Amino acid sequence: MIKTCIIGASGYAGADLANIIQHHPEFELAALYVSANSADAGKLLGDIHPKWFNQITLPLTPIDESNLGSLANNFDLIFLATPHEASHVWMPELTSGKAVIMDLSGAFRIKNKDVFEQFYGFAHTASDLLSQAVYGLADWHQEQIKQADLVAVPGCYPTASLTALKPLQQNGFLESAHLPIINAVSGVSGAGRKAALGTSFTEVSLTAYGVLGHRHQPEISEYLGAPVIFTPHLGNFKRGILATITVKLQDGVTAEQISAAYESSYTNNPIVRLRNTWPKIDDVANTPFCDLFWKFDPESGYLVVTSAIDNLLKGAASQAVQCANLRFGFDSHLGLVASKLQKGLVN
Ligand SMILES: NC(=O)C1=CN([C@@H]2O[C@H](COP(=O)(O)OP(=O)(O)OC[C@H]3O[C@@H](n4cnc5c(N)ncnc54)[C@H](OP(=O)(O)O)[C@@H]3O)[C@@H](O)[C@H]2O)C=CC1
Ligand SMILES: CC(=O)N[C@@H](CCC(=O)OP(=O)(O)O)C(=O)O
Repeated sequence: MIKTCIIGASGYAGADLANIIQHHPEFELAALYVSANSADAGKLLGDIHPKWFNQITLPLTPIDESNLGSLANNFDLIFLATPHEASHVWMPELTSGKAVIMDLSGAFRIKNKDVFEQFYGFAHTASDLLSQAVYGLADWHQEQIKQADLVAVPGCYPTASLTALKPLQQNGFLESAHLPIINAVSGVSGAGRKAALGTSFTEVSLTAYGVLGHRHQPEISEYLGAPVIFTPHLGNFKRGILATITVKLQDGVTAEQISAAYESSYTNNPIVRLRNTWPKIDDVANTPFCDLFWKFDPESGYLVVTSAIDNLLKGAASQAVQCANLRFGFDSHLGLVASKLQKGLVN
C-alpha cells in the first residue's frame, strides 16, 4: 500500500479526499493534519464531518511546522488541501524527501511568477519548484503527471472550462479573433469551510463576482493557450459548478467535426461523460464526473458547450486522486469509478 497523508483534512476538499483515500484499493490513509493552532486539532474527522461519523475515525493532528521534512520522508504520497499561502511556504521542505506531492491549492499552477502578486496577493519565492510542478489536468496531461513529483491540481472552474474547450483548441477550431466567453456558477462550498459573511446562508443569492479579475482567468488562458473572458457566479446551492461557454469557431468547421473532436478526446475516458442532454448540477454532485453537452449553429459559427462538475470532487479531490493514480502507475479512475463500463462513484 502507498502510505498517504492529507494536510488540511478538516476542510471541505480535504475531507472528501479522506473519504476517497479510505476506500482506495492502493492508497493507505495513514494520517490527517490540520494547522498548528486549528480549532479542530485532536478531533476525529468523522466527528466534525458527521456524514462520516464512525467511518473515518482518524484524528486531526496539528502539524509541526518546524519538522515538515519528517513528513516528506515518512509518507509516499502527501495531499495538500491547504490555503495557497500555506502550500507555497511549506513546499520546499515537503518536497525534500521521498514523498510525491499533490497540491490542491493554486500556489504552483501558474508558471509566470508575476501572476501571483496580481491575482493571489503574495510574491512567489519558489521559482525552481514552480518550474518543476506539473499542471494536473488529469484527462489531458497524463504523460507529464506520470513523471511528476509535484503536481499542481487545477482549480475547479479551470477544470470545468478546460475539459470543455481543449478538444476544440487541440483541433484548431477556435477562431482567435473572438475570445471564448465562460459564464460559470459555483456552489458555496467553493469558498471553503471557514465562516464568512459573503457565504453565509442569508447573504448568498445568485450573483457574479471576481468580474474580469478572478485568479482562474490566467489559469484557464495559460492551459488553453488563448485568452478568455471568465465570469464566475456564486449560487445558493452547496456543491457543483455549471459552466456555459460560448465560442466562435473557424469558418467551415462542421457539427460532425465537433462531435469527432469530443469523441476522440474522451470516448475511452470513464470520467468525462459526453451527454445527450444539457447536464444539471445534480447529475454530477457527489461524483467524480465531468459532463459535457453542446449545440452548434452553423449559420453564425457559434458553439455553446456546457460543462458540469462537482467542485469538491472533479474540481479538487477526485482529480487529485486521478493524478495520484497516474503517478503511481494505476488507471486514472481507480477508486473513483467501478470500471470503464460501470460509471458510478465508489463510496
Ligand atoms: N473548495 C473548492 O471547491 C476547491 C478548493 N480548492 C483548493 O483546495 C484547498 C482547500 O480548499 P477547501 O477545502 O475549500 O478549504 P477549507 O477552508 O474548507 O479548508 C482548508 C484546510 O486547510 C487548513 N488550514 C487553514 N489555514 C491553514 C494554514 N495557515 N496552514 C495550514 N493549514 C491551514 C484548514 O484547517 P484548520 O484551519 O483547522 O487548520 C482546513 O483543513 C485550497 O487551496 C483551495 O483553494 C481547489 C479546488 C476547489
Ligand atoms: C465559490 C468560490 O468562492 N469559489 C472559489 C474557487 C475555489 C477553487 O477552485 O479554487 P482555488 O483552488 O483556485 O482556490 C473562488 O472563486 O475563489
